[in-house]
Amino acid sequence: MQFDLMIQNGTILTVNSRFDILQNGLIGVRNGKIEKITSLGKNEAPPPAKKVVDAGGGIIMPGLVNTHTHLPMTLFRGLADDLPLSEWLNDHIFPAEAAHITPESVRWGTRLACAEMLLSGTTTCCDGYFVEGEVAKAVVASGMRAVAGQGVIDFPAPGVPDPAENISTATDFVRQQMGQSDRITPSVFCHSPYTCSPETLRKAKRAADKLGVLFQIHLAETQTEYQQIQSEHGVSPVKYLDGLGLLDRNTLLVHAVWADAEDIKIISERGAKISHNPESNMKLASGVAPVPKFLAAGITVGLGTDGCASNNNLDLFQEMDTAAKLHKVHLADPTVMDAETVVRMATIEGAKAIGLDHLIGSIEIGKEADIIILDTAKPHLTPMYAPASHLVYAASGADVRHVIVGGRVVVKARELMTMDLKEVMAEVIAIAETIQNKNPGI
Ligand SMILES: CSC[C@H]1O[C@@H](n2cnc3c(O)ncnc32)[C@H](O)[C@@H]1O
Ligand SMILES: [Zn+2]
Repeated sequence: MQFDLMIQNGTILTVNSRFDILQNGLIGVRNGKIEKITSLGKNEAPPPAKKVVDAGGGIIMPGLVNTHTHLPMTLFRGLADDLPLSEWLNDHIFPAEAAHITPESVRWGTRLACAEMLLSGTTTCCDGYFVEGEVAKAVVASGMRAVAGQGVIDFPAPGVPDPAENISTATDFVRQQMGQSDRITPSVFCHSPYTCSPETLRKAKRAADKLGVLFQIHLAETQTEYQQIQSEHGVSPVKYLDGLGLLDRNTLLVHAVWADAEDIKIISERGAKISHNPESNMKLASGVAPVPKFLAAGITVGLGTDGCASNNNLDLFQEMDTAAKLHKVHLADPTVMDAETVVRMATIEGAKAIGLDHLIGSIEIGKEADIIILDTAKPHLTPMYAPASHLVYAASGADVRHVIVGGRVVVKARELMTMDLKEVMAEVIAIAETIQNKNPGI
């Protein structure tokens, strides 16, 4: 029987447990899943397929997994730069969200984010925002895959004017999403330990457990947060959450910059996962997360960009480069965060961190055909001794040529097939004009 789709004529980086690399590789896809992976012999003809994607001698690899986004925040890209987190969040971002986040603006901001991610090789993201039902719809329409987390915070928030309804809104969201699209996995996202009471945190985690979904939270992001939690509760942010019973295998801790040796031991013992966002942490000067120590303790760490107002783009290739170099310079050790480790963090380890490694994150038989193809016939990618080296240290999202999600070609020769990009950019520019008019100082 012929395949629905055949991807051929490239170097396959499987990112399987052996990190196998196949020259002149071929992948057969049926019903959206990977059914065949092989190297084609010199004069061997490829098997028949309804559709063929020619990789043109480039790199064929798993779609990237961004473990931390706030998709609609593309609307605020460049709105408030060069500030510490508390000022950035309290004086600029929260007020902008209160004034400008509506179901309509969330739709356009998310569409733009999905366009940016797909065109730079990300096929799955793990999101957290308000009005997340609109985020989920826009993600599905874009052709991407996402874990979509409804935000919980003890303040009035967009779409949740009464904080007393924050948890019921999140549980309603999760129930509503279940069984809707096989590309959306719902989740609950508590904003942080400094914006949610202990009761809210406990209840939200209990609700997530009951529904069997991932519980996400920004944690230990800044020294200010560390000191506040320490002075209010007498322990570190990690120990505080552990005391509330929030740390287990279904918890994703976003940032974990301020984690000491005892905290690391606790995270490792509980099996909680970490999303590392080096560019956001650098831009907000939050600090350097002890990622090599997390890895040595056996903790699963995925890579994330965070939202577009603290990065300010969603290019995971840039994030890989930054992650590798940040820890080398921080520890004065060029051997830490080698290219293979970082590629794993942006693919299979990210998939593990968000609970989707049974479906995505590597090119293996039975997994979803979430595959990207990089054009390597370019000066900055010539010659190529080791694909992983290029992916981390030389390539950028602009080198991604084709993108396939669940066997569907969503980016073909750098053209997005699922939306009218010009229309999306025009709508976001129109929204940005209203934002700017209300903030004439920008
Ligand atoms: C429920 S999460 C959405 C909420 O989080 C805000 N946010 C975005 N980035 C960060 C960050 O790095 N630290 C803390 N809070 C952040 C976003 O603006 C939304 O209000
Ligand atoms: Zn964030």
